Amino acid sequence: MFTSINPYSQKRIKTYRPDSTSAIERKLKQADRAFADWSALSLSERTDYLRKVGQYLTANKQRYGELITAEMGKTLKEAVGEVEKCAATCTFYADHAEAFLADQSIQSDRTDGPAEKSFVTYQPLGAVLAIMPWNFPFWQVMRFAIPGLIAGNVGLLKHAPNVFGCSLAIEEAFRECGLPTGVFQSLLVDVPVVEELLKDKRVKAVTLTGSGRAGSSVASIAGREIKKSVLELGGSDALIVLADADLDKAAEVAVKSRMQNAGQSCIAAKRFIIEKSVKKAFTERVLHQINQIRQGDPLDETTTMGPMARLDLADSIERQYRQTLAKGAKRLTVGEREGCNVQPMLLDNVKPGMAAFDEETFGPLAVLIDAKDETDAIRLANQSDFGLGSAIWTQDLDKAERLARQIQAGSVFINGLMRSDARVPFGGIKTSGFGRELSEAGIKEFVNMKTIWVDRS
Ligand SMILES: O=CCCC(=O)O
Repeated sequence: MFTSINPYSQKRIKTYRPDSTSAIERKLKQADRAFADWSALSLSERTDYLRKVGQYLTANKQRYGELITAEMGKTLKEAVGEVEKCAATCTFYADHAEAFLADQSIQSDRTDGPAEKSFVTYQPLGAVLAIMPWNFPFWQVMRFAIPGLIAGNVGLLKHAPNVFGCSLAIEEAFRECGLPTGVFQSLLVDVPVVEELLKDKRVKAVTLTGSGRAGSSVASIAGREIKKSVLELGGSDALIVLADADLDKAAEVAVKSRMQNAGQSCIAAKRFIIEKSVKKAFTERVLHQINQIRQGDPLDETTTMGPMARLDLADSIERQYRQTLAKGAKRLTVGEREGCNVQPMLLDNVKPGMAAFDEETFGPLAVLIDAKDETDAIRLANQSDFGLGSAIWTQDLDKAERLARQIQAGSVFINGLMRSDARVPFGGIKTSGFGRELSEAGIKEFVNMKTIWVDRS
């Protein structure tokens, strides 16, 4: 049985019975059957459905927001914002899918071949298994599902057990909008079943957002089965502050980036790397921002940071904090903890070799790292196994663009908040994964890019 527990009250919300073998088989059959009909619809018929899903999410954002908050603890404001982002992404893809998936004709000068014409067409693959985490329980799912379904695929969701209510709610949203049975289904299963699903011929591809360990395991099975995979894994994003940065703005955004969602975001600014000459001034501003954070009941609108999602996650961040302190970092905040409620923490003098530098920290822990100059800052930013997002703060935009090219990451935000946005590709390099979500790149991950070459008969 799976039990979801409210992280703030520690009260049981609901217990879910795992899907039986026969229920899983029924869902796989349904997915297979649904694919035939769904993929045969025109693109505009599918986009109409997804536009409707966007409207449905907007109409139900309060109810779904409350469910997200109950299951994983983010503030209601953050939760409602998450549902709104999903709705906006439905509209984005409904507006742009036709252009993204239009046949692409290949110009030929006919000097090196006889092709009368040739073009590329984009066709869906079938059932895609989505293995998704609890930290953005609607957004992580929908940013795969919206483009994936519009492209003509069908979705099978294996969500994190602590947010199974969200998993069923997303399925409900698709159902209520009239999507045919089997186009999007939620599977209430645990990790061991994933291997069986990936081996099943009816599952054509997999997308996973989660830990490096889960990614490595899923990618190896997918590799063995010769199935396409997209992995969006962890990050230890650097936020570089150079001497000429707007320090007020940089500190405000740095703390927001690190502490939003109680620090549980793959693309949070996890390492603040600061040029020495402005370190003191920046640190004062960061502390000021941290002092503005109001913890408490995530349903209360004055609360700006909710609890962490589970006790074991709070244990992990506490371990990393203590290990980093033990290696010589300096504590700048009190950093107390009561159950899942973890106070924002700030550590100074953090260096390579310390847990908070080397590992991904998934909780409200910000760390300050000294850089001698911009070259040193880039070196430190790149001294990580991860390569998801990053940020640079400087008023010299030419310099920022030059340095951005030197950062080993899937994205660099200059003077702004690291974030995912439907209009731009999202994903990482190194152990942060491979493949891209969102934008045109995201909708093209799970399609057969088919070449059609026409010779004169
Ligand atoms: O946890 C990673 C995703 C965060 C986001 O998309 O903003």
